[in-house]
Formats: sequence, C-alpha cells, structure tokens
Amino acid sequence: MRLGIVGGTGWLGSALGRAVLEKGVLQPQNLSILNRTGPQDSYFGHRVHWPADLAGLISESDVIVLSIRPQDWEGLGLLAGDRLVISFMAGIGMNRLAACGGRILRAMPNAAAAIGRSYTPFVAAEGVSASDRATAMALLGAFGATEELPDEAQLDLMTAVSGAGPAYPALLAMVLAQFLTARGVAPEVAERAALNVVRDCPALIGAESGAAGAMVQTFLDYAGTTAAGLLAARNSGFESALTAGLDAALTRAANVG
Ligand SMILES: NC(=O)C1=CN([C@@H]2O[C@H](COP(=O)(O)OP(=O)(O)OC[C@H]3O[C@@H](n4cnc5c(N)ncnc54)[C@H](OP(=O)(O)O)[C@@H]3O)[C@@H](O)[C@H]2O)C=CC1
Ligand SMILES: O=C(O)[C@@H]1CCC=N1
Repeated sequence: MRLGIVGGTGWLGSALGRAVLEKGVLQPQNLSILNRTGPQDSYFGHRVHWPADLAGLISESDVIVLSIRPQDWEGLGLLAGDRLVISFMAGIGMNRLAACGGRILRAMPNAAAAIGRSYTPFVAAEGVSASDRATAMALLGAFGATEELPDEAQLDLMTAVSGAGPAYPALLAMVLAQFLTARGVAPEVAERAALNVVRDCPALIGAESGAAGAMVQTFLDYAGTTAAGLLAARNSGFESALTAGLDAALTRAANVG
C-alpha cells in the first residue's frame, strides 16, 4: 500500500506519518508527503517522497489522508479517482467530500496522536469495503485506538468531545491555578499543583467502563472537602457550562470551512 498525506507536516498529519513509519506499518518509500512549505531533508529520520503537487501525490498513492484545515478543502480541488480517502477534517461532511470521487472514510483523531494515544473514531461512506476498513484501521491504529461509529452525526459529536483532546483539561488546570494565585500562592507553585491534578488523573481514574462516574462517587461518598466542592461546582453550573462549550463546538463544526 502507498499512502499520501496531504498536510503531512502539520499537527495530526505528522503524527500519522511518524507513527506509521515508527510502527513499521509502512516503509518510507511507500509514503508521500505534501504540504505548502515544501520538502524536508529528513522526515522523522526517514527519506520519504515529496511530490511537487497534488497531482503527483495522487499518482503515487493508493490511499490519501486529508490532514489540511477545513477552510483549505474547497481550494484543494482533489480528484481522487477510486482511491480510499481518509479525511481528518472537522465539519467537512461526506456530502462535501463526495466531490473528490474517492471511497470516503472520515476519522477524528485528537492531539494524543502525537504520543500514540489518540482515540480515533471513524465513519465510512457507502462503497468503502471491508478491506478498506482494515487498511484504515491499520493506519489509524498506528497512533492509538480506533473504532467505527454507526453514523456521521456521532462523528460530529466526537469532533466536539474527543477531538478536543487535552483542551478542556488544560482549561481546568488554568482555573485551578488561577484559584491558587488569586489567593496568594506563587504562580509556579500554583501551576505545579494544578498540573499534578490534571496530568496524573488518567492513571488514577483508569480506563474501564464507568471509571469517571465511580471516581466522582468515591469522593461524594467520602463526604469531605472535595465532596463539598464537587456539589457546589455542580450547583454553580459546572456541567451546564461545559455542555454549552461542547454545543458551541458542534455548531462550529456544522459551519466550518
Ligand atoms: N489538531 C487537532 O487536534 C485536530 C485536528 N483535526 C483536523 O485535522 C485537520 C488537520 O489539522 P492540524 O494537523 O491541526 O492542522 P495544521 O495546521 O497543523 O496542519 C495543516 C497541514 O496542511 C498543510 N496544507 C495546508 N494547505 C495545503 C494545501 N493546499 N496543500 C497541501 N498541504 C496543505 C500544511 O502545510 P505546511 O505545514 O507547509 O503549512 C500543514 O502541513 C484539520 O482539518 C482539523 O480539523 C481533527 C481533530 C483534532
Ligand atoms: O479545534 C479544532 O478545530 C480541531 C478539530 C477538531 C478538534 N480539534
């Protein structure tokens, strides 16, 4: 299989390119990278193809990954023939992607792709075969976990939620640190304390089903200071504020590009 990544030097495109090479999913001679700024001497220590333009990338690829920003899609003018096309673009629906003529699969990685820990759900259009799905899962599996969703509406929901990756935990860490600094704690100490909470919580919560709810319940049952804080945060609109943020992201996804 020969893979072409449009946007292969960007945030997600480079995470994918690096992962497929490091995991041995592809040999460098089977990887083509297109960007705006041009070729690089070394691509994560490998020599890959740097086609001069989109036509060059198409001609030397069996599978094309679109990892450009949504607003760049209309100007790209991709005509993919009967190739498998995997789009990472937020909010560019199957209806618009169909213009390129390929067999389309939309996937939604997140920033954890850069450390091989993305959660990458996908949906496939009609005409995408079992073998195409296996190909996509091998590629996406190189930078984390992947699974198929039943419909595109769910992928758009995931765009707002898992697609945001560390964004909301980072906002949480900022609020925690601001609370401390506003009450006299030195900024660097406040930041250490806040980051400790956010950075260590994945290992503490675990990954099993119901783990987050169980953790909250553990603290509520403990009935101490944290329970008082959790209840007050809920009563002050913590959940509705976050839900409003996710709704705004979903609305943006529907209007992007
Ligand atoms: N970043 C994230 O966490 C997530 C991103 N996404 C989606 O993934 C897609 C990629 O995002 P991200 O990696 O963050 O974006 P970046 O801005 O980091 O990368 C975009 C890439 O596209 C290249 N590019 C832009 N226009 C063209 C063009 N006309 N021809 C060839 N290459 C082009 C850029 O080239 P150059 O490097 O030369 O400028 C760059 O390599 C987006 O559509 C986004 O919605 C989805 C989920 C999460
Ligand atoms: O913020 C963004 O636009 C990207 C796309 C989906 C999630 N993150």
